[in-house]
Amino acid sequence: MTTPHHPRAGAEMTTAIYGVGAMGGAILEALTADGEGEVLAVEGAAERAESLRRQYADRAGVEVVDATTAASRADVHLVVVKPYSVAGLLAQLAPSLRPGSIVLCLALGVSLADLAEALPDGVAAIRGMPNTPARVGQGMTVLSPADDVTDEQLQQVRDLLAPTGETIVLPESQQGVATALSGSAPAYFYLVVEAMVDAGVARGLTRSDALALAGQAARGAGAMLVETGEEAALLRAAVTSPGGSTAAALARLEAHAVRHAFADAVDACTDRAS
Ligand SMILES: NC(=O)C1=CN([C@@H]2O[C@H](COP(=O)(O)OP(=O)(O)OC[C@H]3O[C@@H](n4cnc5c(N)ncnc54)[C@H](O)[C@@H]3O)[C@@H](O)[C@H]2O)C=CC1
Ligand SMILES: O=C(O)[C@@H]1CCC=N1
Repeated sequence: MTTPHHPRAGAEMTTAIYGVGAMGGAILEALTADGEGEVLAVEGAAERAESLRRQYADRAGVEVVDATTAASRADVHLVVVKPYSVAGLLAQLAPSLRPGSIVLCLALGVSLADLAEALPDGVAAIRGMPNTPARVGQGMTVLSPADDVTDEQLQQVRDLLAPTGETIVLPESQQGVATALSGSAPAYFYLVVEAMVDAGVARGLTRSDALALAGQAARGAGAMLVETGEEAALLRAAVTSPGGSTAAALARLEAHAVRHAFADAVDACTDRAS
């Protein structure tokens, strides 16, 4: 089940974010949007760390620190480095992590078994898959806790992530397919909008007008899906007048095997992400 946004129950907790790139930066922005909460940002690239220091200079709760400092001070550790950097980072953190602290690893393909091997006893491990709309509070994070994670610890993490959007708990075996429908999925919609904008420009629209139209259609369609809870097929039918323009467009998309393309893409993503 997904959760609605909770108030910031985790405000008194200290959170560390390791890796403040596209995904970690999106989470950092969301967690600090209300000016509350203490976040320790750990960024391996010196230039990026310096720019974060400047960006967050006025935010009392945000500090850019080194990995060992964050490991000893934080209650919840969000690991958002590239998958190949996770093992090295966890080896660095492990000696300083406090018992009872929580490590949420958001890197593609890093399993709970990998985390159990890398983390000391008494540290709770959760595997997760976020997506970049977290940056504007519209993300989704798929959580798979290790067996020994308590309900309270899981709830702490869900409350912590509330400013980034929704959370959902799924078995680890579904992390791959969940990545295909969530973690990677914003890119599919951006690709569709990109193609629509190009086609609109070819038909004489300015690029900014084309983006305004296609972007708002994407936002409106997304909001309708989430707010009505109706099947996509029903909402699509309601747009499709008999003999009308939408039917003409959809027939072309079907002729280009768009459904097959998405099914194939979801398969490829699931295989890569499992
Ligand atoms: N970008 C996305 O849409 C999503 C990414 N993810 C996961 O998030 C992780 C990061 O991906 P991106 O943000 O796209 O990559 P990125 O390359 O934009 O960011 C990674 C950041 O980690 C920093 N870094 C590398 N080693 C470090 C270390 N030892 N300590 C601290 N910082 C270090 C890098 O300098 C960089 O700023 C990946 O594991 C990816 O699978 C998950 C879901 C969505
Ligand atoms: O493409 C990737 O590997 C990452 C994980 C999901 C989204 N971006």
